Formats: sequence, C-alpha cells, structure tokens
Amino acid sequence: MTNRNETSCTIVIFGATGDLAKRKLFPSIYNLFAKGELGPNFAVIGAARRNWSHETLRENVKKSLDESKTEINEDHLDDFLAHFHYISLDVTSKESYQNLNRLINDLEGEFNIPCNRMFYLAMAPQFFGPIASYLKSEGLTNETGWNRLMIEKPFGHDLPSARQLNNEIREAFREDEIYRIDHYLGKEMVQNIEVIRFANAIFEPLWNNRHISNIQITSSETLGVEERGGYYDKSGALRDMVQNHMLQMVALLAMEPPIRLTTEEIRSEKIKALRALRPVSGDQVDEYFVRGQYGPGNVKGNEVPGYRSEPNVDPDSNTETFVAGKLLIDNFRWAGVPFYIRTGKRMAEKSTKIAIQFKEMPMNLYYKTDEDVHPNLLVIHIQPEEGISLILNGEKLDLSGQTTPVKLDYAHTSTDKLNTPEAYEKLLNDAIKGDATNFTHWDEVALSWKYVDEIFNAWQQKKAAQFPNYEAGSLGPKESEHLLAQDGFHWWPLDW
Ligand SMILES: NC(=O)C1=CN([C@@H]2O[C@H](COP(=O)(O)OP(=O)(O)OC[C@H]3O[C@@H](n4cnc5c(N)ncnc54)[C@H](OP(=O)(O)O)[C@@H]3O)[C@@H](O)[C@H]2O)C=CC1
Ligand SMILES: O=C1O[C@H](COP(=O)(O)O)[C@@H](O)[C@H](O)[C@H]1O
Repeated sequence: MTNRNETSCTIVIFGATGDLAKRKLFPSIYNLFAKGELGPNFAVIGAARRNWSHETLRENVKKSLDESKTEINEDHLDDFLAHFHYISLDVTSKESYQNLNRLINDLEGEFNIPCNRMFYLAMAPQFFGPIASYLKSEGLTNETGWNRLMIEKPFGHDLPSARQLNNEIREAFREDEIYRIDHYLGKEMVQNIEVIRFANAIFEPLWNNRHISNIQITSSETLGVEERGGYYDKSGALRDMVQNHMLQMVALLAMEPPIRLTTEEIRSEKIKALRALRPVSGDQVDEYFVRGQYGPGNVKGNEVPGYRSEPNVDPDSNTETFVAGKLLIDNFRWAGVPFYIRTGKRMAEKSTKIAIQFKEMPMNLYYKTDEDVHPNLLVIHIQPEEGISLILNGEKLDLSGQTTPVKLDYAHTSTDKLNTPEAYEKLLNDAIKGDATNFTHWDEVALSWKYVDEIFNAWQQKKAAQFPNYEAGSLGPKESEHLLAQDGFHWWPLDW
C-alpha cells in the first residue's frame, strides 16, 4: 500500500545536463544526503539527450558540488555518487519511457527502493505536458508507491496557456501529486513571514488597516538577463517575477491566520487573499503600474550594456525589465492599505526586502521639535541578509529632547549570499516528504495569472513604451517614485 510519508524514492531529473540541475539540484541533493534526509535507499536518474555515461553524470555532479562550493565530506562522496545513473533519451519519443521504466525498476531492485517515484521537470516548459502524459501512458506512474511531479516555472505564459498545461498534467497526475515550484517559497525568510505573523502576539493585533499604512515589497537584481535573453524577451518582469514570487509574498503577508498549519488550510487562506486583489482595468493601468527597461549604465563599478544590446534580445524590444505596482486588497483587514511592489534587473542592489510601515501616532507630542516622528517599520530581510529589523523611536542622547529612529536588528548573512541552493534543498526535501505547503496550488497560479494578464493586456494595447527609461545601476524609472509620492509615501532605502 502507498505510504505518502515514506521518503525512500527514485528521483528522475529530466534535463539533468542543464543549468538548473548543475547549479541548484545536484548541490541540494548532496546536502540532503549529507544531512541523512535521503537515507540509504534512494537513486537519482539523470535524463537528457546528450550521450553521457553514468560516469560522465557522476563527474558532472562532482563538478557542480565543487563549483557551488558545497561542503563535501570526501569519506562518503563515492557512496553518494554511486546512487546517480544516467539515461540518454529524447522526451518526445515514446520509446524513451520504456527504457527509463526499465532503469527505474532495476534501480528500485538494486537499492531496495519502494516504488516511490519523483519526476523533476528541469526542462523547457513546452515539454512539461508531453512528459507528464508519457509518464502515465507508458506506465511509469504506479499504484504501489507514490508518484510526484515537480514542475519548474514558467507555468504557462498567461491564464489560457497555464490552464491548458494544467489540464494536460492533471490527465496524468492528481493535484496532490503535483509540486509547482516557486523557489521564493523555499527561502528561509519567506517561510518566516508566517512565523513572524502567527507566533508573535505583538504583531497580529496590529496587522491590519487600523495600524499599517502601507507595505512595500522590493526584489531587485544587479544581474541582467545573462544567457536567458531568448526566454526573458518574451516574458518580461511582470510575468517572470510578479505573477509568481511577488504575488506569493503578497499572499503570505495578506492572508488571514489559517485555522491550522496544514497545507490545505494555508493554501486556502492564500487563495482567499489573491481572490481579494482588486483587478486593475486597462484605463487604470498607468495609475497603478509602472514599467521600465534598463539602458546602459554602471552596476557596482562595472559598465554594462542596455537591455536592447543583450544577446538574444530584440534591438527594438518593448519588454519590461522593471515593474512597480500598487496593489489593493478588498477585504476588511486591508481595505485602503496599498501593497507596493517593485522588481527589476540591473538595479543598484541585489536585495529582497519587505517593509511594513505602521501608521503615525494619533498625536505627535514631540511637535515642538518641528521634526516628524519617524514611522515605525518592520523590515523583513529576505536576501542577501536574512532577518528582521524593527524601527522604533528613541530619545536622542544629546539633551535636545528630540526623537531619533532606533533599529532593533535580528539579521544574519545567508550562507551563500543568494540563498537559492538552500531554497531548492528545502523544496526537494518537502516534496520527498509529501509536504506541498510551500508549492503553489493551481488556484493560486490561476488567480495570479488572471491579475497579471489584465496588466499585460493593457500594456500591449498601449503604444510602445518610451524605453529605455532607467539607467542600469539605478533604482528604476522615476515614475516608480511617483507611484508612492502620489499617496504621500516613499520607498524605504534598501540598506535599512
Ligand atoms: N537555470 C535556472 O537558474 C532556472 C531555471 N528554471 C527553469 O528550469 C527549467 C530548466 O532550465 P535550465 O536548466 O536553465 O535549462 P537548460 O537549457 O540549461 O537545460 C535544458 C535541459 O533540457 C534537456 N533537453 C532539451 N531538449 C530535450 C529533449 N528533447 N529530450 C531530453 N532532454 C532535453 C537538455 O539536455 P540535452 O541538450 O542534453 O538534451 C538540458 O539538460 C526551465 O523551465 C527554466 O525556466 C527556473 C528557475 C531558475
Ligand atoms: O525566477 C526567477 O528568479 C530569479 C531571481 O531569483 P533570486 O532567488 O535570485 O531572487 C530571476 O533572476 C529570474 O529572472 C526569474 O526567472
């Protein structure tokens, strides 16, 4: 009989010769092995077209651990690598799946693994549907153990394509067998949003429109599009970052406390928060959203080209590399509280932060100083530092009787600065254990696309934007400042 909690399994990585497997998946699997999370009975099968041997895969796994500076214990490295096997196949050919099934069966025998099968799709999205369908039709999913499908982004490029993809994979896998990855949900401090909110008696009573004036979420990058120009130019920041990571953070901040900390209850509250997002109609888009594209500039002392000069990007591209937006959530808790988001490439800092700004005191007893009392802020540092800061007011130590902001800090630098290997490690571990809490349910995906599609369509209908409109190495176009200024706010600095 199927035991959902049994962790002993075979992990098949489709796309094992690719970038994601090398940079994120192999180091994560090693870390899980080193921590004893995988136990002795597991196998990893790398699948791709390249004509590699088992040994070539193992050499590449070892190389990926070295390049990612994973701490390796040489004593058990060979034992670890012995669990890796490679199969050369084309995912579009039916015969491939019969060969793969034979290899899985052999390894289940060799390593004494129950028929628990994890299929990780680290492949371009056009293959997601066909792979899922072949896995079922060719008998690789089974009734004896569990079957899980881990699926990378992008999950569609709009609501209709996402729905079509979902229908395709649902033909082969049940919703509870599908693990849609949003790697932000694997980040330590994103997971901590719930803990900060629901394990601290001092915050929950204040977590509403009576006490919070606005919430700001920034995810800025210093990198450009690197080798992903071909994908990114068809996607843009709205669909690459807002539809998934930014809206997931909004949902976690806005949701009601779940009645229990179970996958179903948490997802249900996130879904309700996303349902309450006020849609932005075409004629309002400029009032609520700002788009930008970087021109040439200087990022951290290096001259960099503008977006339109990046490899595989259309020289007249109208794709946005920056988005700022004001989101409103129409429910009792949040009515009237703007959630500002911004994300972009080639910005001044690599930083993901959430600033929760509390309302002013009802009366300023320190008015004689002609100084405004600084608003209280709760800052959640997601990356590269991880932690929280609380900004209060204290008295200046100079006998002036004036107030000064005082920062209470709990922060530490994440092990690898960018934190993503740990995110993948956590997500893989969760999926192996059958915990889908930090993966996105189809309803969340659908609601996010619905929200984002309206903005995208409104932009499409307008004439081409005046791009480039921000310099690489800056904080985005000036209109992003206006978005908050019109409400009497400003973006809090990223180095707070
Ligand atoms: N790289 C990253 O940091 C991130 C990637 N992702 C997502 O992960 C997925 C994979 O990305 P990434 O690793 O960068 O992509 P790559 O292009 O580096 O890798 C693609 C993989 O697919 C294999 N492949 C392509 N066609 C076939 C085929 N017909 N049959 C079998 N194998 C095939 C390639 O191997 P071969 O040529 O040997 O067949 C290769 O292993 C994408 O959906 C991407 O959006 C998401 C977040 C971050
Ligand atoms: O999903 C994506 O995320 C990365 C940013 O991730 P982070 O963990 O480094 O913040 C982004 O660069 C990429 O374009 C996008 O596809």
